Amino acid sequence: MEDVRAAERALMARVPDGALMQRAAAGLAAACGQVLGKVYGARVALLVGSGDNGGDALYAGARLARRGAGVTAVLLAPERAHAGGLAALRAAGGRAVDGSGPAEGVGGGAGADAALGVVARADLVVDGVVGIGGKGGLRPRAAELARAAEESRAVVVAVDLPSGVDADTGEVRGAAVRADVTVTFGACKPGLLVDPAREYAGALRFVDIGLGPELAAYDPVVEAFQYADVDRLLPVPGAESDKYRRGVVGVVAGSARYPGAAVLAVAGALRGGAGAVRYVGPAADAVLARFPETLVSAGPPARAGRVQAWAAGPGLGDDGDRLRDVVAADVPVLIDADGLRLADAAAVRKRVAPTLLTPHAGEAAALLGTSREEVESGRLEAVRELAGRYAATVLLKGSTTVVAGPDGTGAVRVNPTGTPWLATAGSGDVLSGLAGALLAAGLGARDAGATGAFLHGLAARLAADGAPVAAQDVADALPAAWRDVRRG
Ligand SMILES: NC(=O)C1=CN([C@@H]2O[C@H](COP(=O)(O)OP(=O)(O)OC[C@H]3O[C@@H](n4cnc5c(N)ncnc54)[C@H](O)[C@@H]3O)[C@@H](O)[C@H]2O)[C@@H](O)CC1
Ligand SMILES: Nc1ncnc2c1ncn2[C@@H]1O[C@H](COP(=O)(O)OP(=O)(O)O)[C@@H](O)[C@H]1O
Ligand SMILES: [K+]
Repeated sequence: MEDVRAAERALMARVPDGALMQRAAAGLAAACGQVLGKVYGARVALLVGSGDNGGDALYAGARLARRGAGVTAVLLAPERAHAGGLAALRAAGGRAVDGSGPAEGVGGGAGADAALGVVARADLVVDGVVGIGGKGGLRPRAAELARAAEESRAVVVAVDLPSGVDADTGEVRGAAVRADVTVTFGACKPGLLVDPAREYAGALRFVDIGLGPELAAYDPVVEAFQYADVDRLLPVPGAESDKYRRGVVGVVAGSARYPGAAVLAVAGALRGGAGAVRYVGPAADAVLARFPETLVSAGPPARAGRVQAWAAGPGLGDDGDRLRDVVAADVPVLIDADGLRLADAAAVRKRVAPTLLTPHAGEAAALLGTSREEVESGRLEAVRELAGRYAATVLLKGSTTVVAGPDGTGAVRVNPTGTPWLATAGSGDVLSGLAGALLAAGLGARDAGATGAFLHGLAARLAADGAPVAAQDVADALPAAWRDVRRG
């Protein structure tokens, strides 16, 4: 968050005192009004910590009180609550109670734990406990109030980010607020885009407080592709194209035991924009039965004929020889699944052409010598670490798919599409073929990974539409996803 803080400091030097907080509070109050529908007569509880995050909540509370809401601030640290915000709230007819804990008694005068009562009766709870100044999970008292908010029927709106989550990494190492909506200011914090924190944030609302020009001086730490970014990268054939110019992708997947992985990887590859798909391996019959347009070859990859990229690994079993050939090739290579286990790290590092590794959390954990849980709780760190170790681009799959470039610099791409229905056997094989075809069509490894993940996630959403899907359905929906992107 250093970049956001520095941009705020720079902007604050240019605008009147308190102007940024007023912009933030106005956006926050407007979002709360929309969530409530009717502000007049609504019961609003503000959870207010000791910093400016609490200040935002208090000023927004004042605006809601002026529109007729009954607003009560629960002050977690009454002596350190934002003085201006508290005065504004009181002037607007709101009130405040001491929320620091039942042992200290109350300022609101309504029994030993008035604060919990205020939260329990609220229609809307505004979480202003901590923002980007927070360290670690919620302290016990704040955690107790957050739990009460979760158990109440109130809608929970987090100010800037759900208190307790890490704004930089998306980690949630202790108790945290579970929000229905998060209203974030100036810049979308990286953590808000990445699980597990993303889960806690609910729906995201962005409020522009004018940081844009100041932030432009900093490179983003993470970025999320939008439709237009993907549209720009899709390899669309021109009038002069032929199948070779569009690119040939080689698929090295499947085994006698897992022929299906080959079929699914080819299914993805055929929808990836390359001109032809070459399959190399023992599942050629199964592949041809489903996709007669595939060029198959029985020998080793090195003798299969020219390709512009390889996608290798799904269902490969223990066939290290086929993988070695691919790693030694001088064209871009995607390595997935069994291939990740078989690949020699030193040989991967030595490659000159781009390499894209596509592990899920379990495979990433095995490569890093850590646990799956550790990878899932800190995806950004895990993907950067792997990319550094292998000097390769890494696409880490999962509930949030993230893509990091080989040199550790540049933003990590966070995929905004997808659905938990995608967690179905073989869907990763489809992604391998798809991203491999994008490499063959000429996209760089980071672009192929991010574009592939975007289309794959979008296809899954279109195919699932609220019901279970199989991996083949995802592959079948890729053309629809493609069209969706091209139409914007
Ligand atoms: N700086 C600016 O220009 C702007 C800042 N804004 C708001 O200000 C926030 C940042 O404010 P601050 O820097 O004052 O910091 P915060 O309000 O995020 O939190 C810092 C305070 O919380 C306490 N704290 C830290 N970790 C805690 C934990 N785990 N449990 C309980 N208390 C904890 C600290 O002791 C400190 O007093 C932003 O998130 C945003 O909401 C907005 O008003 C927009 C403008
Ligand atoms: N909870 C989830 N939410 C969204 N997508 C998920 C979730 N779990 C898995 N996925 C996606 O599903 C695919 C599964 O791939 P993978 O783990 O390689 O499975 P397989 O090896 O069976 O093909 C990946 O694209 C991954 O990002
Ligand atoms: K907050």
